[in-house]
Amino acid sequence: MKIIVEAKSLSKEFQGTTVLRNINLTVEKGEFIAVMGQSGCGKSTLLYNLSGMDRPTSGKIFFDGQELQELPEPQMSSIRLKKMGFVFQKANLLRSLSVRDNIIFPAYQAGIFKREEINENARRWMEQTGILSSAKQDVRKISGGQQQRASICRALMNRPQILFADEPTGALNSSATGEIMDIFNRINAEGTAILMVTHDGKVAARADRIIYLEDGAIGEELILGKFSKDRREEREKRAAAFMR
Ligand SMILES: Nc1ncnc2c1ncn2[C@@H]1O[C@H](COP(=O)(O)OP(=O)(O)OP(=O)(O)O)[C@@H](O)[C@H]1O
Repeated sequence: MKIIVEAKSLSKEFQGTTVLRNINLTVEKGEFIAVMGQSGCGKSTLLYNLSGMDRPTSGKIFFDGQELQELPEPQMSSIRLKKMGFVFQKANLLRSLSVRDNIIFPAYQAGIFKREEINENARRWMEQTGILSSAKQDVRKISGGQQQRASICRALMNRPQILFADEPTGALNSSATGEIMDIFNRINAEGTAILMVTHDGKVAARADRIIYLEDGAIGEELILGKFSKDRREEREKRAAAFMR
């Protein structure tokens, strides 16, 4: 299986305090990993380091076989823009733009696709995530769940190899959470790897693998297998048991 992201002996300190300790982790093509653990255990720091948004104190991160720390910042930014997608707890949409314009913005920045392809990709993602009818709306006038759908569309416009998601459902109610996770499972089934930080055991149960961070190190790992509807209940039970 092709490895997309690999961390080798990754450690991270902030002002002499160790936050990540000797993490070894691989994310394979099409894999869906959830990272869980107590508040402050280093989940977001792990996501930032794996995606090149921050640099490790020691150890190495490889993206698609390329060592990230060796790249100058402009090249790293280009990889983030063109090969990675990001979704955060807050959708962080540009308030002065419509839903559609927010979604197509990074695609124009990346310059990978022609104008017609960008328009078609945006239409397809908005349709798939159920926000096509809101395309022309002011982002301030749509719900939090719809804003998050728009941020997912935006993250997918350059066809990333991996989607990094930091508490993507943290600000949503349970029905919006379920809908967003259905979208994640569909995106993942189409081949995009996902690395998602979450506090929510039910959300984590949608992944193939749950990694549990304990004081900055990988503590336990739970393999859930590929998402399939008939096994969802069983996996949610196992994840809930794992969380106790
Ligand atoms: N830029 C930074 N400078 C200094 N300390 C930091 C920085 N970023 C994170 N930390 C510290 O590193 C530790 C881990 O933070 P991190 O945000 O990765 O944890 P987390 O597991 O994602 O927490 P939460 O679940 O509360 O979001 C915390 O003690 C935090 O204060």
